[in-house]
Amino acid sequence: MAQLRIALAQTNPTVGDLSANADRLVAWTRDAAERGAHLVVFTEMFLTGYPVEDLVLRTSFVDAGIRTLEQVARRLAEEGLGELPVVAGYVDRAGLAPRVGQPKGAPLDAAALLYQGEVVARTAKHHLPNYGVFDEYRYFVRGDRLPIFRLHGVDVAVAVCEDLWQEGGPVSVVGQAGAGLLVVPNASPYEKEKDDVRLELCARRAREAGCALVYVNQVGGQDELVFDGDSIVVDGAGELVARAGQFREELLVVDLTGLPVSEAAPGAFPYDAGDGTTITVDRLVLSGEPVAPYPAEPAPVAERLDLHAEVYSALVLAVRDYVAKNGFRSVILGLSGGIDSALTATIAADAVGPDRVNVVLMPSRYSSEHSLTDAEELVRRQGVRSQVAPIADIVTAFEKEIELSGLAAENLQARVRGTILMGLSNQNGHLVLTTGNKSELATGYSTLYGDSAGGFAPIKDVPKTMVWELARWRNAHTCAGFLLEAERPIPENSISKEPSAELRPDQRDTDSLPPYEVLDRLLDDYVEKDMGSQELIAAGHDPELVTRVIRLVDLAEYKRRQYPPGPKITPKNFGRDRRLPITNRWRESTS
Ligand SMILES: Nc1ncnc2c1ncn2[C@@H]1O[C@H](COP(=O)(O)OP(=O)(O)OC[C@H]2O[C@@H]([n+]3cccc(C(=O)O)c3)[C@H](O)[C@@H]2O)[C@@H](O)[C@H]1O
Ligand SMILES: Nc1ncnc2c1ncn2[C@@H]1O[C@H](COP(=O)(O)OP(=O)(O)OP(=O)(O)O)[C@@H](O)[C@H]1O
Ligand SMILES: NC(=O)CC[C@H](N)C(=O)O
Repeated sequence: MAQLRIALAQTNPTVGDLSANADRLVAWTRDAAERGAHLVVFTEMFLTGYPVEDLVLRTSFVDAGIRTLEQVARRLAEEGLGELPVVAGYVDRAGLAPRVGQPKGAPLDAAALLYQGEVVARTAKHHLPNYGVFDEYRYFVRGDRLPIFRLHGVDVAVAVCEDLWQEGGPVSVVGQAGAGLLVVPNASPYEKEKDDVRLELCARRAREAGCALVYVNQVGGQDELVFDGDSIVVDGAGELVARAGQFREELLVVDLTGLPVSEAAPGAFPYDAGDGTTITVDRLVLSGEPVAPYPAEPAPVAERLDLHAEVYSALVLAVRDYVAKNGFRSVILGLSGGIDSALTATIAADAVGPDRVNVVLMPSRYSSEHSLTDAEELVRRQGVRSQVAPIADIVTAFEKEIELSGLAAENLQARVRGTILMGLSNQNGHLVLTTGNKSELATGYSTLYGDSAGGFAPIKDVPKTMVWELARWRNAHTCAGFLLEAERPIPENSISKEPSAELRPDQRDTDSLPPYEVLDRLLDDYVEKDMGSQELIAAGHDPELVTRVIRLVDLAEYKRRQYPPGPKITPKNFGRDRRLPITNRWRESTS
C-alpha cells in the first residue's frame, strides 16, 4: 500500500487572461510544493477560465491557450517545480498530439499532465453537457482517451467534470483498468438546489471505480455564473475524507493512505466504455517506487453553508468578481428606502467595501417620507457614500416640453433616475447596479431604460420572498470575507414595509401584482418547473391568476432580454437556463 499527498487547487481563474492564469498556476504549484504535495490538481479549463463561450471558436484563442500550456510546463521546470506533476484544464484540438501550427482540429475541453517541463499526457471530456446553462455541443467534440499515470507506485486516472455525471465513458473504464486514484478537474456552477448532489456523486463513482476520488472545482464569478468551489475528496468506499470551503479560494492538501500499488505495463489499451464507445487508456509511468511512509496530516473538512449563507455568499462573490474582473473600482445604485435596493447595497458593500459603494437618494413628488429616512438610516449604518438628487424639478422640466400622462408619466420618474445613475457612472467610472428581483423580472414589473438600466443586476435571480429572507439573514449573520462590519446593516423598516414603486400617490405593488407569497409560488411552478396552465390549476393555483400571471411572464420576454446580466442562484435563471422567443404567439390554454 502507498501514500500520496494531493493538493487541490480550488482557485479563481479569469476567463481569457491566459498569462494571469498561468502565473496563478505556477504560484499555487509552488505553494503545493512547499507543503510537500506529490500531485497538484487544478480545475477544468483552468488556463482559459470557464466557460469561454464562443472564444473557443477562435483559432487565435485556442492556439494561444495551447502555447500557454506548453510554456507553463517549461516554466514550472525552470522554476524548480518540474518534479511535481500538475493536472490542469485547458482547450485543445482533436487529433493526436495537436500542436500550434498543425492542421486545425475541433476544440476539446481538455486536461493535461505537466511533468519535468513537458506536457506528458492529455485527455478531454467525453460527455459534453448540453442542457441548462451548458452548450457544449456547440463548442467541443468528445474526447476518447483516459490517461493513467503511475505516481510513486499508484495509478492515477484523469477524467473531466461531466464525465463523472454520466454513466459509461472514461469513469467506467477507471475501475476496469484498476486505477488506484481518480482525479477530476471541474467547473461546476452553483445553484441553490444542487444540495449535496456532488458529494453523493463522488461517493457513488468512487465505489463503482473502487478507488479514491479527488474532485476539484472552480471558484469565482463569471458573468451569470458563480462557482462555489466545495472541492471534495472521498476514499474508495465513498467516505468523505476532505472538503474545501465554499465561495473562497483554498489549496486543500490531503494525505491519502492505503492506495494500491500497481505494476501494470505502460502502453495504450482500448476499453469498452459501456456507452457504445471505446476509450483508449494511455498508461505511463512517472515514478514506480512508493514514497517512504510519513505521518499523514489530518484532512480539513469544511462545513457546508446553510441555504441563506450560501445564496448570499454567491451574490457577494458574483458582484466582487464582476467588478474586479471588468476593471471597475466602485459601484453606484439608486437607494429608495425599499428592500431591493437596500439588499443590493448591502451585498455590494460586503463585496467591495462600503467606501466603494455610492448610493443616490432621488426623491420625487410621490416619494414617502420614510423612503428618504430609511435610505438615510442604511447610509448611516453601513457608511456607504451617498448623495441626494431630487428629481421633481427634472421631471417637471421634461413634462413642460413633452406631454406625458398616466403610466408614461409615471415611468418618466424611473427613467430620470436611470439617466442620473448612468450620468454619474459616465462621470466617475462607477458600475451601475440594477436592483430588480426575479419576481419583477418575471412579470415585467420594471421600467425599460428606467430602473432596469445598469451594468450588473445582483439579485435578478432572487425571488422577492427570498429577498426578504436574505435581508433578515444578513441582519443576523455575517461570514468570513464580507467587507461590511456594521451590525444589522439593513434598517428593519425597509424589511417590514409594504413594497411600493412610489411612481404615483399611494401606489402599492399589490395594485398590479398578487401578494408576493402567492406570486412566487406560482412563478416557481411556471418558470422553474415549466408547468403548463392545466398543471398549474391542478396544482391548486387560482385559474384567473394563472391566466394573468402567465400572460405577464410571456409578454415580458423582451424586457428580460434587455436586462443586465446577474448571478444565477436558482436551477432555472432567466438567460442561460430559460431561453424563449420574444416574438412568440404561443399561449398556454386554460380550458
Ligand atoms: N415586444 C416588445 N418588444 C420590444 N419592445 C416592446 C415590446 N412590447 C413593448 N415594448 C416597449 O416597452 C414599452 C413598455 O415598457 P415600459 O416602458 O417599461 O413600461 P410598462 O411595462 O408599460 O410599465 C412599467 C411597469 O413597471 C412598474 N414599475 C416601474 C418601475 C419600478 C417598479 C418597481 O416596483 O420596481 C415597477 C410600473 O408601475 C409599471 O407597471 C413600450 O412602450 C414599448 O416601447
Ligand atoms: N426615491 C428613490 N431614490 C433613489 N432610487 C430610487 C428611488 N425610487 C426608486 N429608486 C430606484 O429604482 C428601483 C426601483 O424601485 P421602486 O421603488 O420602484 O421599487 P422596488 O422594486 O420595490 O425597489 P425597492 O425595494 O428598492 O424600493 C429602486 O430599487 C431604486 O434603485
Ligand atoms: N463543466 C461541466 O461539465 C459541468 C457539468 C456538471 N453537470 C455540473 O454542473 O457540475
